[in-house]
Amino acid sequence: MDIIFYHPSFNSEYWINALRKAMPQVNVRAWTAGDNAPADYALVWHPPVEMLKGRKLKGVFALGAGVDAILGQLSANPGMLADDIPLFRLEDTGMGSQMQEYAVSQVLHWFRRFDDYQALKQQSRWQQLEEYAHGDFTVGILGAGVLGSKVAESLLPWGFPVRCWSRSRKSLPGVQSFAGPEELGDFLQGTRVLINLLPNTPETVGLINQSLLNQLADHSYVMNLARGVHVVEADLLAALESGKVKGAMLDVFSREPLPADNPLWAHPRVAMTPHIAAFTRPTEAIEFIGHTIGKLERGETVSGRVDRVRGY
Ligand SMILES: NC(=O)c1ccc[n+]([C@@H]2O[C@H](COP(=O)([O-])OP(=O)(O)OC[C@H]3O[C@@H](n4cnc5c(N)ncnc54)[C@H](O)[C@@H]3O)[C@@H](O)[C@H]2O)c1
Ligand SMILES: O=C(O)[C@H](O)CO
Repeated sequence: MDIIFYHPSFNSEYWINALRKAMPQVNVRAWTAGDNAPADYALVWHPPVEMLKGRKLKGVFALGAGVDAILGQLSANPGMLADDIPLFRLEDTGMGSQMQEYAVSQVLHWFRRFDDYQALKQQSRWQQLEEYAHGDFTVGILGAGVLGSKVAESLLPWGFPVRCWSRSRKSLPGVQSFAGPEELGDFLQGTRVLINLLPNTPETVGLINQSLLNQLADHSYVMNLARGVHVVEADLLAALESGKVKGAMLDVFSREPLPADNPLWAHPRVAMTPHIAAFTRPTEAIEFIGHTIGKLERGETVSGRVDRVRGY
């Protein structure tokens, strides 16, 4: 069996060695331009079109959870990957716990008013503020999939009401589930902290706009851990200015790196991280890929296959 590997920024040597150690019976090589030798599987992130075009592969693995970039390449380059070649994505593989760390720490930061105390510090003011009540701090998670459900689970022990919104009804203990466009309004009403963990699809682009933000509880918070295209940045800035949104924590942006002249940089109630909420963990990723390839080779059903029409 032959596997080809391509990632624009990962340490290929490290990954190739780890893959060879995990799957000693497999020939693994880093793909380079002009390599047209046969391969059974491709492990890729932002692959050059020529890497995949015309290849007869048993499967392609995206080296991340979000597959919007590769699906965008496919739509821009018809024939880059034959329709009958299954595309897989990474499900959790160490990203769930990272998302939990990020979300819990930020919700607690806001709930304990550390943002307000930091502002008082800037004014050298010693002042104790009224505490928030857990019951007034409902957390609403857009997207209750692999990562969204992990985040929901991690927030419950802290006493916050937690709800989620997804395409179909979810059964997550302790989490109120809302499903489909018809229930989005009910999901938003009373939500104080909005956490976005949706995939980037034609249906979800620009979802977090003025209309949606206006339906949140007053003095709400927005945490975007998914893709920048979900947020209409001008609408978020307007909601921050009006006070409807009290604070934002953004890990992803419409353009990355975020251009220096973007007003989000300077906004006092916007905190930012440079797309670091959850990294692909090599050990867990390679275990998931090896396990999935083994099941594919045995003709067994597998998890993580991307629905190219649905977009995730
Ligand atoms: N910032 C980061 O570092 C980072 C890291 C990993 C993943 N991500 C992002 O997180 C996203 C989610 O990852 P995941 O593994 O949980 O995905 P997933 O496919 O397991 O879950 C997606 C969820 O979104 C819901 N959904 C999709 N389309 C919808 C629609 N139109 N209406 C309502 N709900 C809809 C689905 O029902 C599902 O609950 C990824 O697509 C990626 O963009 C970001
Ligand atoms: O989707 C993912 O896995 C992360 O956002 C890395 O791009």
